Parts: sequence; structure tokens; C-alpha cells
Amino acid sequence: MAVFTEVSFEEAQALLRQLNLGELRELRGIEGGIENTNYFATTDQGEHVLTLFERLSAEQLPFYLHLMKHLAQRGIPVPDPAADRDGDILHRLKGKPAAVVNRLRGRSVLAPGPEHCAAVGTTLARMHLAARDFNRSQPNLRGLAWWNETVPVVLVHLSDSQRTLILAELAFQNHVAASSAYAALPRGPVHADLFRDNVMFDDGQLSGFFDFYFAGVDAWLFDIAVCLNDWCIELETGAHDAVRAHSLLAAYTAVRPLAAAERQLLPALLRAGALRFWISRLWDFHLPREAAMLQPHDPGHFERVLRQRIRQPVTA
Ligand SMILES: Nc1ncnc2c1ncn2[C@@H]1O[C@H](COP(=O)(O)OP(=O)(O)OP(=O)(O)O)[C@@H](O)[C@H]1O
Ligand SMILES: N[C@@H](CCO)C(=O)O
Repeated sequence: MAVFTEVSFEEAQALLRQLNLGELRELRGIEGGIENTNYFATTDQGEHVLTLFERLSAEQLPFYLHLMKHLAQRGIPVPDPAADRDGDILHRLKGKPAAVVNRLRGRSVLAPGPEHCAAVGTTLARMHLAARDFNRSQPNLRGLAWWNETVPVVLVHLSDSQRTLILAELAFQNHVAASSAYAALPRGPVHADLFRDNVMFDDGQLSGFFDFYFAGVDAWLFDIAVCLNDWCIELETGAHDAVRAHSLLAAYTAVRPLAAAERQLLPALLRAGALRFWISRLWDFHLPREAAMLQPHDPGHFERVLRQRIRQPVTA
């Protein structure tokens, strides 16, 4: 149960009133989620999600919340953070940074078909374009610098063959990041964690992207790679699914065609996307933070994906 900090009905009601969101009818802790405390809060005006941030600091949060607001204002389906009468969207509750957003309709589709992948591709491209004029900047905090810092920390937990793989891949990614093709990649705010469980569908229609708390400024291609590595694979084996990948990419490129450097570097960034989550899962698995890790994800999954992307490069 992802309620690390208990919030009483009265405490939630007081915040919702400040935000002019009406009278609280029901407050329910949300199970699942491993980072934050989340509640569904139903008022006489609608359904909301109250989040208390357990890990992220008040310095990092404005980027994520203002990005969501920016996108929502441009018609991209994402949760819209509610402002108080001073216009602030980052609040405090129980001594923790907090936000209230609208509840997206529907549920996640955990066994997506080509049509779901196409919807993700279209909305991802629209989101990238809509964020071009977002005026705040924060790097992807789970990017190359973090991989370079974290690989040495997890190394002791790996077998010889895993160690060889992760070090070789890290060297390859440092090399890629220093290349002129990489410098030519179009960049902007990206979600960077747009897995199946961070997208809602309602009645077959995509109703929203959520969980923007790993977002940052990075290559748009990295976002595409993260999506392909989750939406367009067989979860059991990590094998690439060409039909779903074609759907996602065709839909994406119908909105924003890929640059030459993006086509060239897709195989390398698919590897980068796999490496990123292999490292974070190893880190979560072997160095669990107090209380926060309920069910660490399987690191072996992204090791398999990485090995496959190296063996059989996927091109656009
Ligand atoms: N705006 C929203 N609308 C509808 N449901 C939401 C919304 N935000 C969160 N949820 C629900 O709450 C659950 C947990 O949220 P979330 O995935 O953001 O948790 P977390 O702990 O922040 O992150 P993580 O996914 O990294 O574990 C989601 O799976 C989803 O069901
Ligand atoms: N999407 C991440 C979880 C943290 O957002 C993973 O599957 O490892």
C-alpha cells in the first residue's frame, strides 16, 4: 500500500478548500506506486489525486508540476496541478511537498496492441512539440551522469559476465554521447519513464500520460526508445515486437518526422534506454531505501532487453 504518510480527512479537506476544489466526500489511499503517498480524493466537484512527495525535493518538483500544467494548458492529456489563490501549484501537507491533480479516467492497458502503441506514439510526439516553449529546465536526473555514478555502486552485486556487459555498455554510451550525431539530436522536456503503467486508456482511447517525476530535458529520441522498450516488446522474453514498434513509430513520425541523426542513433538509444532501467532496478534492488521499496522490479528483465538490443539492433 503506497501510503507512507497518513493524511486525515480533515487535513485533506483543508487543502482541497484552499484550492477551491469543493467539499471532500471520500478519501482513499491508492495501493501500488513505490515512490509517493497517493490518495484519490473525491469532492462534490470531481475526482482528484492528492500526492505527498516522499523522495523528491521542493527544488526538483516545480519543473515536473509546471511541465504538467504547461502541457495540460496546451491540450495534452496529462494531470493538471491545482493552484491556490496565489497561483502556487506546489503545496505542503504533513511537512511534505504535496500536489493535487485531476484524476485521469480509465486504467492502464498492460497487454497493449498496435492501436494502443499508435495512440502512445501520436500523443508522445504532440507532447514533445507542445513542450518546446516550456521555459524551465532541469536535466534528466537519471541520465548519463547518474549512470556513471551508479554503475560503480552496483558493480559488487553483479556476476563477471554482467560486470563485463554493464561496463562495456556504459563505455559505449559515453562514446555515443560525445558524438556529433548525438549533439544533433533534437531535445526538449521528455517524460523518460513512459511505461505501460504510466498511461491511461478509457474505452479504448488514450486518456492521459502521468507520473512525470522522472521527466527532464533530454533527447526526444530517448523518450521514444524508453517507450519502444516497454510498449513494443514481449515482457516474458524482452523480444522486440516489430508490428507494435512500427505502429508506435509510424504514429509518432506522422506528427513529427525523425531527423537523420535520430534514425542513425535509434539502435544506440534503445540500448541506452535498457541500460538506464537495468541500472535503476539494480540500484533499487540492492540498495533499497527505507520503507519505500515494496516490490522492487526485476533487474534481469532489462539485462535481457539490453542483450537483445545489442545482438539484434532495431532500426527505424
Ligand atoms: N492523475 C491520476 N489519475 C488517475 N490515477 C492516478 C493518477 N495519478 C496516479 N494514479 C494512480 O495511482 C497509482 C500510483 O501512482 P504513481 O504511479 O504515480 O505512483 P508513484 O509511487 O508516484 O510512482 P511509481 O510508478 O514510480 O511507483 C497509479 O498506478 C495510478 O493507478
Ligand atoms: N518504470 C520504472 C519504475 C520507476 O518509474 C521501471 O519499470 O523500472
